Amino acid sequence: MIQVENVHKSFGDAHVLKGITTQFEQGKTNLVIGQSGSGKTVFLKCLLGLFEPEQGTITYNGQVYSELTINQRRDLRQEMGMVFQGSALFDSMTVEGNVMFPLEMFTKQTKAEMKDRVDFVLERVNLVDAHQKFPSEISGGMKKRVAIARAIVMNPKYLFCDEPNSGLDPKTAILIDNLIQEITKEYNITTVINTHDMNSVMEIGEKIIFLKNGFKEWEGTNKEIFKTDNEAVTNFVYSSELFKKVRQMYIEERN
Ligand SMILES: Nc1ncnc2c1ncn2[C@@H]1O[C@H](COP(=O)(O)OP(=O)(O)OP(=O)(O)O)[C@@H](O)[C@H]1O
Repeated sequence: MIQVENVHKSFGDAHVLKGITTQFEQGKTNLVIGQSGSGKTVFLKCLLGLFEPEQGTITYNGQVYSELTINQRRDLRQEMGMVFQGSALFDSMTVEGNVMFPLEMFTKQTKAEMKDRVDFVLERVNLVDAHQKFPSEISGGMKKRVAIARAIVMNPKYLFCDEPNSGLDPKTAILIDNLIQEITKEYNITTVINTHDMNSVMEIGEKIIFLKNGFKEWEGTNKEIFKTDNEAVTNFVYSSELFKKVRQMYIEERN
């Protein structure tokens, strides 16, 4: 579980995060949504420990980040997996090399142990024949699977994903969403996903926080987001006619 308490982050005069308080539970897919510039990436970087808030606390399974020593922070960092926007694979390495990289960097496992673990996670993301391929030789959806395999290879307690669906067709996007949700449940990970994808909100938004101008404007589940009267949320989520109709149908069905 991650608990966020009154987090503020500024850059010079720009006050980007303005007192965010929320919590993200283990085994759940937690989504952060909001317009461009609302502070989602800055917030995710705070959760990753890349930015330190000037006020407020972030607590990981009871460990308050600001109270940790450098060594404890390094250990915590190794419990975090990250899926970057655009996958961020190393082009000069094979799929296997990309996934093995964190093990080589941070563990003392033998080559055989690392190979076993890489085989296991690649199989888990349904990539069995791609070990020796280079990123340029595989599709965008496969790259995301490699990025997910790399993010979970160290058996993380926390998984952060920045726009995991960007650049994917809708069907592949849903498969990737489902894969992240399955892995989150299977390994009881605390997962936080930044997304613009309204399909993700509807499908896997077990907990959603909506940021607006650096404030947490709303939070709830994908079921609650259908019913909310919060104008900022409905204007953002139901900006398309299609989603307006979906919402209307959902509400009528329940009345
Ligand atoms: N390192 C930085 N230095 C100064 N300002 C920054 C820095 N990083 C982000 N900002 C500012 O913080 C604000 C929020 O940016 P952020 O990238 O978090 O938005 P976002 O919600 O992730 O947007 P998008 O959906 O477009 O990715 C922006 O005004 C941005 O210019």
